[in-house]
Amino acid sequence: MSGIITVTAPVNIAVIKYWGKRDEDLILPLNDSVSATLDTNVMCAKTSVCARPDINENEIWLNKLKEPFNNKRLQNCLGEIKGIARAQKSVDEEFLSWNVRIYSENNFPTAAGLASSAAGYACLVTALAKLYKVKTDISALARLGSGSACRSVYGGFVRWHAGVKPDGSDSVATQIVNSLHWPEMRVLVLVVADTKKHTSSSKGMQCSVATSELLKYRVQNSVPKRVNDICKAIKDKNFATFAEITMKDSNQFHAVCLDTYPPCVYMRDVSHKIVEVMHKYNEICGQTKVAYTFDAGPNACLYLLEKDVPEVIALIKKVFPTTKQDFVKGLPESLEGFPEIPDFDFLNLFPIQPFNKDLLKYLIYTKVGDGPQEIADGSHLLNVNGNPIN
Ligand SMILES: Nc1ncnc2c1ncn2[C@@H]1O[C@H](COP(=O)(O)OP(=O)(O)OP(=O)(O)O)[C@@H](O)[C@H]1O
Ligand SMILES: C[C@@](O)(CCOP(=O)(O)OP(=O)(O)O)CC(=O)O
Repeated sequence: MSGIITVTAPVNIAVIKYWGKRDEDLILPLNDSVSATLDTNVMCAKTSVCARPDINENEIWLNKLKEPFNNKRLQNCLGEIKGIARAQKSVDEEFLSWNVRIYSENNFPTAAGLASSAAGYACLVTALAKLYKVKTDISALARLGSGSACRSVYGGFVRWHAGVKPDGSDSVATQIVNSLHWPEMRVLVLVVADTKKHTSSSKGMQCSVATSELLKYRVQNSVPKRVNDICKAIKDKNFATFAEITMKDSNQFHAVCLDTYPPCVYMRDVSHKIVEVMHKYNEICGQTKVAYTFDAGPNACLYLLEKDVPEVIALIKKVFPTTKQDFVKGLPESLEGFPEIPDFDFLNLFPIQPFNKDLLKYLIYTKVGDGPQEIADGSHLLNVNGNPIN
Protein backbone atom coordinates (compact mmCIF):
# COMPACT_ATOMS: atom_id res chain seq x y z
CA MET A 1 0.00 0.00 0.00
CA SER A 2 1.53 3.29 -1.12
CA GLY A 3 -1.01 5.39 0.83
CA ILE A 4 -1.48 7.50 -2.29
CA ILE A 5 -4.97 8.20 -3.57
CA THR A 6 -5.46 9.30 -7.16
CA VAL A 7 -8.73 10.50 -8.63
CA THR A 8 -9.92 11.93 -11.94
CA ALA A 9 -12.84 14.35 -12.07
CA PRO A 10 -14.89 15.95 -14.83
CA VAL A 11 -15.63 19.44 -16.03
CA ASN A 12 -19.25 20.52 -16.02
CA ILE A 13 -20.88 23.13 -18.25
CA ALA A 14 -23.91 24.93 -16.86
CA VAL A 15 -27.06 25.32 -18.90
CA ILE A 16 -28.64 27.41 -16.13
CA LYS A 17 -25.81 29.56 -14.84
CA TYR A 18 -24.68 30.16 -11.27
CA TRP A 19 -23.79 33.84 -11.00
CA GLY A 20 -23.90 35.59 -7.64
CA LYS A 21 -23.40 34.51 -4.04
CA ARG A 22 -25.53 35.06 -0.94
CA ASP A 23 -22.55 34.10 1.26
CA GLU A 24 -18.96 34.65 0.07
CA ASP A 25 -17.22 32.52 2.74
CA LEU A 26 -19.46 29.46 2.54
CA ILE A 27 -19.88 29.93 -1.25
CA LEU A 28 -23.67 29.88 -1.22
CA PRO A 29 -25.36 30.90 -4.49
CA LEU A 30 -28.30 33.22 -5.09
CA ASN A 31 -29.98 30.76 -7.45
CA ASP A 32 -30.19 27.09 -8.37
CA SER A 33 -28.12 26.06 -11.39
CA VAL A 34 -28.12 23.07 -13.76
CA SER A 35 -25.25 21.53 -15.72
CA ALA A 36 -24.09 18.55 -17.72
CA THR A 37 -20.98 16.70 -16.59
CA LEU A 38 -18.56 16.05 -19.44
CA ASP A 39 -16.70 12.83 -20.23
CA THR A 40 -13.43 12.52 -18.25
CA ASN A 41 -11.90 10.56 -21.14
CA VAL A 42 -11.68 13.87 -23.01
CA MET A 43 -11.34 16.63 -20.39
CA CYS A 44 -10.40 15.99 -16.77
CA ALA A 45 -8.46 16.97 -13.70
CA LYS A 46 -6.27 14.27 -12.17
CA THR A 47 -5.11 14.60 -8.56
CA SER A 48 -2.89 12.47 -6.31
CA VAL A 49 -2.82 13.06 -2.54
CA CYS A 50 -0.97 11.56 0.40
CA ALA A 51 -0.36 12.36 4.08
CA ARG A 52 3.02 11.44 5.61
CA PRO A 53 4.97 12.08 8.82
CA ASP A 54 8.06 13.19 6.86
CA ILE A 55 6.35 16.10 4.99
CA ASN A 56 7.28 19.38 6.71
CA GLU A 57 4.42 21.48 5.42
CA ASN A 58 1.31 21.08 3.30
CA GLU A 59 2.25 21.32 -0.39
CA ILE A 60 0.38 21.53 -3.69
CA TRP A 61 1.51 21.39 -7.33
CA LEU A 62 -0.83 22.46 -10.08
CA ASN A 63 0.16 21.63 -13.66
CA LYS A 64 3.78 20.93 -12.60
CA LEU A 65 4.17 24.25 -10.74
CA LYS A 66 4.28 24.51 -6.97
CA GLU A 67 1.48 26.82 -5.76
CA PRO A 68 1.18 28.56 -2.38
CA PHE A 69 -0.91 26.53 0.09
CA ASN A 70 -2.17 29.63 1.92
CA ASN A 71 -5.13 29.86 -0.51
CA LYS A 72 -8.23 30.24 1.68
CA ARG A 73 -10.42 27.92 -0.38
CA LEU A 74 -7.86 25.14 -0.35
CA GLN A 75 -7.41 25.54 3.41
CA ASN A 76 -11.20 25.48 3.93
CA CYS A 77 -11.56 22.23 1.97
CA LEU A 78 -8.73 20.47 3.83
CA GLY A 79 -9.82 21.87 7.22
CA GLU A 80 -13.44 20.78 6.71
CA ILE A 81 -12.47 17.24 5.65
CA LYS A 82 -10.06 16.82 8.58
CA GLY A 83 -12.75 18.14 10.95
CA ILE A 84 -15.25 15.55 9.66
CA ALA A 85 -12.60 12.80 9.90
CA ARG A 86 -11.91 13.78 13.51
CA ALA A 87 -15.64 13.79 14.36
CA GLN A 88 -16.21 10.47 12.59
CA LYS A 89 -12.95 8.98 13.98
CA SER A 90 -12.42 7.63 10.48
CA VAL A 91 -8.59 7.85 10.85
CA ASP A 92 -6.43 8.15 13.97
CA GLU A 93 -5.10 11.41 15.44
CA GLU A 94 -1.55 10.64 14.37
CA PHE A 95 -2.61 10.40 10.70
CA LEU A 96 -4.54 13.66 11.12
CA SER A 97 -1.41 15.40 12.43
CA TRP A 98 0.62 14.65 9.27
CA ASN A 99 0.92 17.17 6.44
CA VAL A 100 -0.43 16.47 2.96
CA ARG A 101 1.10 16.59 -0.48
CA ILE A 102 -1.20 17.25 -3.44
CA TYR A 103 -0.26 16.99 -7.12
CA SER A 104 -2.83 17.91 -9.74
CA GLU A 105 -2.94 18.24 -13.50
CA ASN A 106 -5.64 19.38 -15.90
CA ASN A 107 -5.46 17.95 -19.43
CA PHE A 108 -7.02 21.19 -20.78
CA PRO A 109 -6.35 24.93 -20.25
CA THR A 110 -6.58 26.17 -16.65
CA ALA A 111 -8.43 29.38 -15.65
CA ALA A 112 -9.55 30.00 -19.23
CA GLY A 113 -13.29 29.76 -18.71
CA LEU A 114 -13.34 26.00 -19.31
CA ALA A 115 -14.40 25.15 -15.74
CA SER A 116 -10.98 24.03 -14.53
CA SER A 117 -11.80 25.09 -10.97
CA ALA A 118 -14.89 22.85 -11.06
CA ALA A 119 -12.96 19.76 -12.17
CA GLY A 120 -9.97 20.67 -9.97
CA TYR A 121 -11.83 21.08 -6.68
CA ALA A 122 -14.18 18.15 -7.30
CA CYS A 123 -11.07 16.04 -7.86
CA LEU A 124 -9.23 17.38 -4.83
CA VAL A 125 -12.04 16.90 -2.31
CA THR A 126 -12.93 13.45 -3.66
CA ALA A 127 -9.30 12.37 -3.25
CA LEU A 128 -8.97 13.91 0.24
CA ALA A 129 -12.31 12.44 1.37
CA LYS A 130 -10.99 8.99 0.36
CA LEU A 131 -7.63 9.63 2.02
CA TYR A 132 -9.33 10.54 5.32
CA LYS A 133 -12.09 7.90 4.82
CA VAL A 134 -14.88 10.39 5.55
CA LYS A 135 -18.51 9.64 4.79
CA THR A 136 -20.19 12.90 3.84
CA ASP A 137 -21.81 14.82 0.99
CA ILE A 138 -18.86 15.43 -1.32
CA SER A 139 -20.72 18.15 -3.22
CA ALA A 140 -20.82 20.35 -0.09
CA LEU A 141 -17.05 19.91 0.29
CA ALA A 142 -16.38 20.73 -3.38
CA ARG A 143 -18.58 23.84 -3.08
CA LEU A 144 -16.11 25.25 -0.54
CA GLY A 145 -13.41 25.17 -3.21
CA SER A 146 -15.44 26.65 -6.06
CA GLY A 147 -19.22 26.89 -6.31
CA SER A 148 -19.54 25.21 -9.69
CA ALA A 149 -17.32 22.33 -8.46
CA CYS A 150 -20.21 20.92 -6.42
CA ARG A 151 -21.91 19.92 -9.68
CA SER A 152 -18.83 17.99 -10.89
CA VAL A 153 -19.15 15.34 -8.17
CA TYR A 154 -21.99 13.63 -10.09
CA GLY A 155 -22.23 12.40 -13.65
CA GLY A 156 -25.06 13.03 -16.10
CA PHE A 157 -27.15 16.16 -15.58
CA VAL A 158 -26.87 17.82 -12.19
CA ARG A 159 -28.76 20.46 -10.23
CA TRP A 160 -27.15 22.60 -7.53
CA HIS A 161 -29.85 23.61 -5.07
CA ALA A 162 -29.18 27.10 -3.77
CA GLY A 163 -30.72 26.23 -0.40
CA VAL A 164 -32.07 28.74 2.09
CA LYS A 165 -30.26 27.86 5.34
CA PRO A 166 -27.63 30.36 6.53
CA ASP A 167 -25.21 27.52 7.37
CA GLY A 168 -25.41 26.23 3.78
CA SER A 169 -26.30 22.69 4.82
CA ASP A 170 -29.03 22.54 2.15
CA SER A 171 -26.84 23.99 -0.62
CA VAL A 172 -25.87 20.72 -2.30
CA ALA A 173 -25.91 19.17 -5.74
CA THR A 174 -28.14 16.28 -6.78
CA GLN A 175 -28.18 14.21 -9.94
CA ILE A 176 -31.15 14.86 -12.25
CA VAL A 177 -30.41 11.89 -14.51
CA ASN A 178 -27.29 9.77 -14.97
CA SER A 179 -24.96 9.77 -17.99
CA LEU A 180 -26.86 6.92 -19.70
CA HIS A 181 -30.21 8.69 -19.71
CA TRP A 182 -29.64 10.80 -22.84
CA PRO A 183 -26.92 8.87 -24.69
CA GLU A 184 -27.37 10.86 -27.92
CA MET A 185 -26.33 14.16 -26.30
CA ARG A 186 -23.01 15.55 -27.55
CA VAL A 187 -20.96 18.62 -26.71
CA LEU A 188 -18.63 20.66 -28.90
CA VAL A 189 -16.36 23.11 -27.11
CA LEU A 190 -15.28 25.85 -29.51
CA VAL A 191 -12.07 27.29 -28.13
CA VAL A 192 -11.65 30.94 -29.06
CA ALA A 193 -8.93 31.63 -26.48
CA ASP A 194 -7.24 29.38 -23.95
CA THR A 195 -5.38 32.05 -22.01
CA LYS A 196 -6.20 33.22 -18.46
CA LYS A 197 -9.23 35.52 -18.37
CA HIS A 198 -8.85 39.00 -16.88
CA THR A 199 -11.88 39.07 -14.54
CA SER A 200 -12.29 35.84 -12.57
CA SER A 201 -15.80 34.46 -12.10
CA SER A 202 -15.55 35.14 -8.35
CA LYS A 203 -14.70 38.83 -8.84
CA GLY A 204 -17.14 39.27 -11.71
CA MET A 205 -20.12 37.86 -9.82
CA GLN A 206 -19.26 39.89 -6.72
CA CYS A 207 -19.44 43.03 -8.82
CA SER A 208 -22.74 41.90 -10.42
CA VAL A 209 -24.32 41.30 -7.00
CA ALA A 210 -23.26 44.78 -5.92
CA THR A 211 -24.39 46.65 -9.02
CA SER A 212 -26.71 44.76 -11.41
CA GLU A 213 -30.47 45.39 -11.24
CA LEU A 214 -30.94 42.74 -13.91
CA LEU A 215 -29.33 40.09 -11.69
CA LYS A 216 -32.07 40.61 -9.09
CA TYR A 217 -34.73 40.19 -11.76
CA ARG A 218 -32.99 37.08 -13.11
CA VAL A 219 -32.74 35.41 -9.70
CA GLN A 220 -36.34 36.11 -8.74
CA ASN A 221 -38.21 35.83 -12.01
CA SER A 222 -36.27 33.94 -14.68
CA VAL A 223 -34.25 31.19 -13.06
CA PRO A 224 -36.89 29.37 -10.94
CA LYS A 225 -39.13 28.61 -13.94
CA ARG A 226 -36.19 27.86 -16.22
CA VAL A 227 -34.74 25.36 -13.74
CA ASN A 228 -38.05 23.49 -13.46
CA ASP A 229 -38.61 23.55 -17.21
CA ILE A 230 -35.11 22.41 -18.14
CA CYS A 231 -35.14 19.58 -15.57
CA LYS A 232 -38.37 18.35 -17.18
CA ALA A 233 -36.90 18.77 -20.69
CA ILE A 234 -33.85 16.73 -19.64
CA LYS A 235 -36.00 13.96 -18.13
CA ASP A 236 -38.25 13.95 -21.24
CA LYS A 237 -35.24 14.20 -23.60
CA ASN A 238 -36.93 17.19 -25.22
CA PHE A 239 -34.01 18.73 -27.11
CA ALA A 240 -35.80 21.78 -28.54
CA THR A 241 -36.95 22.98 -25.11
CA PHE A 242 -33.60 22.12 -23.50
CA ALA A 243 -31.76 24.08 -26.20
CA GLU A 244 -33.99 27.14 -26.12
CA ILE A 245 -33.71 27.48 -22.32
CA THR A 246 -29.94 26.93 -22.48
CA MET A 247 -29.41 29.69 -25.05
CA LYS A 248 -31.75 32.13 -23.30
CA ASP A 249 -30.02 31.57 -19.99
CA SER A 250 -26.55 32.09 -21.46
CA ASN A 251 -27.74 35.29 -23.14
CA GLN A 252 -29.29 36.58 -19.93
CA PHE A 253 -26.18 35.74 -17.91
CA HIS A 254 -24.04 37.80 -20.33
CA ALA A 255 -26.65 40.58 -20.25
CA VAL A 256 -26.19 40.61 -16.45
CA CYS A 257 -22.43 40.83 -17.00
CA LEU A 258 -22.96 43.90 -19.20
CA ASP A 259 -25.43 45.33 -16.67
CA THR A 260 -22.65 45.11 -14.07
CA TYR A 261 -20.87 48.38 -13.35
CA PRO A 262 -18.17 48.54 -14.59
CA PRO A 263 -19.28 45.87 -17.10
CA CYS A 264 -17.73 42.41 -17.29
CA VAL A 265 -17.21 41.61 -20.95
CA TYR A 266 -16.54 37.93 -21.48
CA MET A 267 -17.87 37.28 -24.99
CA ARG A 268 -15.90 38.56 -27.99
CA ASP A 269 -16.79 39.37 -31.60
CA VAL A 270 -16.16 35.76 -32.59
CA SER A 271 -18.42 34.57 -29.73
CA HIS A 272 -21.24 36.70 -31.16
CA LYS A 273 -20.52 35.33 -34.64
CA ILE A 274 -20.97 31.80 -33.23
CA VAL A 275 -24.35 32.84 -31.80
CA GLU A 276 -25.40 34.28 -35.17
CA VAL A 277 -24.33 31.17 -37.09
CA MET A 278 -26.11 28.77 -34.73
CA HIS A 279 -29.38 30.72 -34.86
CA LYS A 280 -29.19 30.84 -38.67
CA TYR A 281 -28.51 27.10 -38.77
CA ASN A 282 -31.52 26.34 -36.53
CA GLU A 283 -33.69 28.64 -38.65
CA ILE A 284 -32.69 26.96 -41.92
CA CYS A 285 -33.23 23.51 -40.42
CA GLY A 286 -36.71 24.59 -39.29
CA GLN A 287 -35.98 23.15 -35.87
CA THR A 288 -33.62 23.76 -32.96
CA LYS A 289 -30.75 21.36 -33.57
CA VAL A 290 -27.99 23.08 -31.64
CA ALA A 291 -27.70 25.18 -28.48
CA TYR A 292 -24.82 27.44 -27.47
CA THR A 293 -23.77 28.50 -24.01
CA PHE A 294 -20.88 30.70 -22.85
CA ASP A 295 -19.30 30.74 -19.38
CA ALA A 296 -17.16 33.61 -18.09
CA GLY A 297 -15.03 33.65 -21.21
CA PRO A 298 -15.26 33.82 -25.01
CA ASN A 299 -15.37 30.04 -25.63
CA ALA A 300 -18.62 28.48 -26.79
CA CYS A 301 -20.02 25.20 -25.65
CA LEU A 302 -22.50 23.67 -28.09
CA TYR A 303 -25.03 21.03 -27.08
CA LEU A 304 -26.40 18.91 -29.93
CA LEU A 305 -27.47 15.36 -30.74
CA GLU A 306 -25.02 12.83 -32.15
CA LYS A 307 -26.85 12.56 -35.50
CA ASP A 308 -26.24 16.26 -36.19
CA VAL A 309 -22.53 16.30 -35.28
CA PRO A 310 -21.08 15.74 -38.81
CA GLU A 311 -23.21 18.51 -40.29
CA VAL A 312 -22.49 20.99 -37.51
CA ILE A 313 -18.73 20.32 -37.56
CA ALA A 314 -18.73 20.74 -41.35
CA LEU A 315 -20.66 23.99 -40.98
CA ILE A 316 -18.21 25.29 -38.38
CA LYS A 317 -15.26 24.42 -40.61
CA LYS A 318 -16.92 26.18 -43.54
CA VAL A 319 -17.86 29.38 -41.70
CA PHE A 320 -14.79 29.50 -39.42
CA PRO A 321 -12.08 28.22 -41.79
CA THR A 322 -9.00 26.81 -40.13
CA THR A 323 -5.43 26.18 -41.24
CA LYS A 324 -4.88 23.64 -38.44
CA GLN A 325 -4.66 19.95 -39.28
CA ASP A 326 -5.68 18.84 -35.78
CA PHE A 327 -8.52 21.36 -35.43
CA VAL A 328 -11.01 18.78 -34.10
CA LYS A 329 -9.89 17.03 -30.92
CA GLY A 330 -11.49 14.00 -29.31
CA LEU A 331 -13.43 12.74 -32.33
CA PRO A 332 -14.08 8.97 -31.99
CA GLU A 333 -12.97 6.64 -34.78
CA SER A 334 -16.60 6.01 -35.74
CA LEU A 335 -16.95 9.66 -36.76
CA GLU A 336 -13.44 10.24 -38.11
CA GLY A 337 -14.35 9.18 -41.61
CA PHE A 338 -17.40 11.38 -41.95
CA PRO A 339 -17.45 13.35 -45.19
CA GLU A 340 -15.85 16.78 -44.87
CA ILE A 341 -18.91 18.33 -46.48
CA PRO A 342 -21.92 16.05 -45.99
CA ASP A 343 -24.33 18.16 -48.03
CA PHE A 344 -22.80 20.50 -50.61
CA ASP A 345 -26.02 22.36 -51.34
CA PHE A 346 -26.75 23.00 -47.71
CA LEU A 347 -23.27 24.35 -46.99
CA ASN A 348 -22.89 26.28 -50.25
CA LEU A 349 -26.24 27.95 -49.79
CA PHE A 350 -25.61 28.78 -46.14
CA PRO A 351 -26.29 32.53 -46.04
CA ILE A 352 -23.33 33.51 -43.85
CA GLN A 353 -20.05 33.88 -45.75
CA PRO A 354 -16.86 32.41 -44.26
CA PHE A 355 -15.13 34.66 -41.73
CA ASN A 356 -11.37 35.23 -41.54
CA LYS A 357 -9.19 32.15 -41.04
CA ASP A 358 -8.32 30.80 -37.59
CA LEU A 359 -10.82 32.75 -35.50
CA LEU A 360 -11.33 29.46 -33.66
CA LYS A 361 -8.23 27.82 -32.17
CA TYR A 362 -9.65 24.32 -31.94
CA LEU A 363 -12.79 22.32 -31.27
CA ILE A 364 -13.20 19.62 -28.63
CA TYR A 365 -15.76 16.88 -29.29
CA THR A 366 -17.11 15.27 -26.13
CA LYS A 367 -20.23 13.89 -24.50
CA VAL A 368 -21.98 13.65 -21.16
CA GLY A 369 -20.05 11.48 -18.71
CA ASP A 370 -19.68 10.21 -15.18
CA GLY A 371 -18.50 11.76 -11.93
CA PRO A 372 -15.09 11.45 -10.23
CA GLN A 373 -13.37 8.04 -10.29
CA GLU A 374 -10.57 6.65 -8.17
CA ILE A 375 -7.70 5.42 -10.34
CA ALA A 376 -6.98 1.81 -9.50
CA ASP A 377 -4.20 1.14 -12.03
CA GLY A 378 -1.46 2.73 -9.93
CA SER A 379 -0.82 5.60 -12.37
CA HIS A 380 -0.28 8.09 -9.54
CA LEU A 381 1.28 11.53 -9.89
CA LEU A 382 3.24 11.01 -6.63
CA ASN A 383 5.73 8.18 -6.13
CA VAL A 384 5.84 5.76 -3.18
CA ASN A 385 7.86 8.30 -1.18
CA GLY A 386 5.19 10.94 -1.80
CA ASN A 387 7.37 12.90 -4.24
CA PRO A 388 6.08 14.30 -7.58
CA ILE A 389 6.78 11.89 -10.43
CA ASN A 390 7.35 14.62 -13.05
N1 LIG B 1 -6.67 20.64 -10.92
C1 LIG B 1 -6.83 21.63 -10.03
N2 LIG B 1 -6.61 21.40 -8.70
C2 LIG B 1 -6.81 22.38 -7.80
N3 LIG B 1 -7.20 23.63 -8.10
C3 LIG B 1 -7.41 23.91 -9.39
C4 LIG B 1 -7.25 22.94 -10.42
N4 LIG B 1 -7.54 23.52 -11.60
C5 LIG B 1 -7.86 24.79 -11.34
N5 LIG B 1 -7.80 25.05 -10.03
C6 LIG B 1 -8.06 26.32 -9.35
O1 LIG B 1 -9.02 27.05 -10.08
C7 LIG B 1 -8.49 28.30 -10.52
C8 LIG B 1 -9.09 28.70 -11.87
O2 LIG B 1 -10.44 29.02 -11.67
P1 LIG B 1 -11.21 30.08 -12.56
O3 LIG B 1 -12.63 30.13 -12.08
O4 LIG B 1 -10.41 31.34 -12.64
O5 LIG B 1 -11.12 29.47 -14.04
P2 LIG B 1 -11.97 28.33 -14.71
O6 LIG B 1 -12.54 27.44 -13.67
O7 LIG B 1 -11.11 27.67 -15.74
O8 LIG B 1 -13.12 29.14 -15.44
P3 LIG B 1 -14.74 29.17 -15.19
O9 LIG B 1 -15.03 28.79 -13.78
O10 LIG B 1 -15.13 30.56 -15.52
O11 LIG B 1 -15.29 28.20 -16.18
C9 LIG B 1 -6.99 28.06 -10.56
O12 LIG B 1 -6.28 29.26 -10.46
C10 LIG B 1 -6.78 27.16 -9.35
O13 LIG B 1 -6.77 27.91 -8.14
C1 LIG C 1 -20.02 31.34 -15.41
C2 LIG C 1 -19.98 30.14 -14.46
O1 LIG C 1 -19.07 29.20 -14.99
C3 LIG C 1 -19.55 30.62 -13.10
C4 LIG C 1 -18.72 29.67 -12.31
O2 LIG C 1 -18.22 30.31 -11.19
P1 LIG C 1 -17.16 29.61 -10.22
O3 LIG C 1 -17.72 28.35 -9.68
O4 LIG C 1 -15.83 29.51 -10.91
O5 LIG C 1 -17.09 30.69 -9.08
P2 LIG C 1 -16.64 30.55 -7.56
O6 LIG C 1 -17.74 29.88 -6.79
O7 LIG C 1 -16.39 31.94 -7.07
O8 LIG C 1 -15.37 29.72 -7.58
C5 LIG C 1 -21.39 29.57 -14.40
C6 LIG C 1 -21.58 28.17 -13.86
O9 LIG C 1 -20.67 27.34 -13.96
O10 LIG C 1 -22.68 27.91 -13.35
